[in-house]
Amino acid sequence: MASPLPLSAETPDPGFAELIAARPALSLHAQDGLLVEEVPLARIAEVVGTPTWVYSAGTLRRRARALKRALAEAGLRASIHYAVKANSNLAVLHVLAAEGLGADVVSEGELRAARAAGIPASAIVFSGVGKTERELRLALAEDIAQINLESVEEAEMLSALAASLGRTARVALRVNPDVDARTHAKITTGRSENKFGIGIDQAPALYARLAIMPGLAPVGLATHIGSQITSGMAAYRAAYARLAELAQELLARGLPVLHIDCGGGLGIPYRDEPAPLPEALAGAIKSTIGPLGLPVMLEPGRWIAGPAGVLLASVVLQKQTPSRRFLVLDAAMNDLIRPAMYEAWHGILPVSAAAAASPLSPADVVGPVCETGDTFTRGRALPSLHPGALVALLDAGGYGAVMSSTYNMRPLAAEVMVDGARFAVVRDRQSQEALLAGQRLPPWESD
Ligand SMILES: Cc1ncc(COP(=O)(O)O)c(C=O)c1O
Ligand SMILES: N[C@@H](CCCC[NH3+])C(=O)O
Repeated sequence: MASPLPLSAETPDPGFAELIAARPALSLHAQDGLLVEEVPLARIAEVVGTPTWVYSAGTLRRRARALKRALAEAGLRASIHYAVKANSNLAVLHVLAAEGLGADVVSEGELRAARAAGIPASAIVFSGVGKTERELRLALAEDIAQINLESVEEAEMLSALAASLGRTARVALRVNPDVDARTHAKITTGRSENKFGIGIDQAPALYARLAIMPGLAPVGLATHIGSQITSGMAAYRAAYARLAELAQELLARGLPVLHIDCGGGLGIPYRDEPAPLPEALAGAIKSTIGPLGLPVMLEPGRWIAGPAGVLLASVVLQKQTPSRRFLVLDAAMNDLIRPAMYEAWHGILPVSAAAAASPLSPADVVGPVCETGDTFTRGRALPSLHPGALVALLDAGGYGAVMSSTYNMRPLAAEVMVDGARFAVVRDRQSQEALLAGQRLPPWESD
């Protein structure tokens, strides 16, 4: 059984000071309250309104650099392909492109976004279990670095397409190593019963076929065993050791294996989970794939983007029932769906320094959407907060805005990038609101 993302309900909440200390972009100023880098969140709320996603460029850069450093210090020849699905905002992609990161994309939209942000096609990998012909055509036209194949059916489809276009697609074979990453069942991907990849037993024969199929040039192996992995390096080591063994077998048969794509999955401490360090991941790669002497690729998403964002919201009202205190926010499950979808835990901090220092009592923090599941947390120790008070939901930079919807006809929240003492709106809400307000009934039949 995969363990759920949050720790058990008995684990005490980390205090405000601990939550802030673990997140270098956040600080609490006696006058301005909670700051992201040097910008008070209250100022952003004043200018842009709420709910609003707020990203820290500094945190994105720091994390990209920390990952690069860990891989280099382990002596690995490695390239990082940021998993765009975690946060595809163009401003985020621009920051990471400037850090020299490539991209891992899973759709036409993500491929176009990565290119628009200046990521060269030669640094783009296309993953996913169901790429459409249209998407494969685009990938071929752009001549991206690599297409990760997940099935024989997909290999046949791409081979026919590439050959008909007179192109050769560089392909890696995504292998399902059948290891348990011990993460939430909804986001584990490396078990044999999951839809992803090709079984390791079928891989040698298929890889040999790839080498003779028209329009295809196999360049390596890939894997991705799951997301939000915080259970240590054992699952990674097991998966990579299987891949290394397979690579050796293929090389011994004279087949070309130029590199290994190690996927993503490195988890972050949303609450007080043990924080896996990039150094540990680099060590796991070095001890398993290292002896092959091949370059490696990484596809991290959450580890880079997650801690670089908060969701800023206002309290609509505080509602007391005979048994519970509810803080109703203007943010909801349509904005941040992770708690409803995975019972995920996000830190929640009052923005005002005075409120943060007030006495705490249990509160359920909910959104206004008409579903009981629209609950960010239950029984969280929080101060009394009045209508209009601001709160920040932490670690919302990854799988936050990208998973939001307009359910209940709520416009998508704005997005803001902070860089030092400056901030800019990088997606506005007004255009969304105008879109919703501008909808008209089509003419009736009798008009
Ligand atoms: C193929 C692939 N690569 C990379 C990622 C990024 O994962 P994470 O954000 O956990 O690093 C995912 C998502 O789980 C994925 O499916
Ligand atoms: N969306 C998930 C992770 C899935 C990762 C993509 N394969 C989350 O918020 O945790």
